[in-house]
Amino acid sequence: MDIVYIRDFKIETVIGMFQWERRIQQTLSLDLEMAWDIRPAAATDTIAEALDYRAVSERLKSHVEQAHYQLVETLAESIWQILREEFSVPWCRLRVSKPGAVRGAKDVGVLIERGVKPAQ
Ligand SMILES: Nc1nc2c(c(=O)[nH]1)N=C([C@H](O)[C@@H](O)CO)CN2
Repeated sequence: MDIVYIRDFKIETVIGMFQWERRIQQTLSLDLEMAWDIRPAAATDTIAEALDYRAVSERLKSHVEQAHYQLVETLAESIWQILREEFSVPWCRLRVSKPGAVRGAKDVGVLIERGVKPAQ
């Protein structure tokens, strides 16, 4: 199984369950691994056969910036829905990190795996 990935993708948004969090922008970091067979793209050297990480990044940035959820869980599930429905990603591993949210911890958040891993 091949992977197309996006690492430490920082996006600013309103997120959090506390009132003070509803009034500020916070920076989230996304680490994303998406299953994708890269051989057709490699064989033809065409972006049409590839999972375009730039297109995925732009779509996710726009979504995260306008989605003002309380929980990182809700955001993570909404991202998986976009990957599945709009980019036909069969499987992903996604970490949503919220740096500085807990004193003493570098970051906190959720790590999810969704979908079915292709055999090859
Ligand atoms: N499992 C979660 N726990 C917490 C979340 C969350 O989104 N998922 N959020 C908060 C607060 O918003 C926190 O980030 C502010 O310090 C607390 N716990």
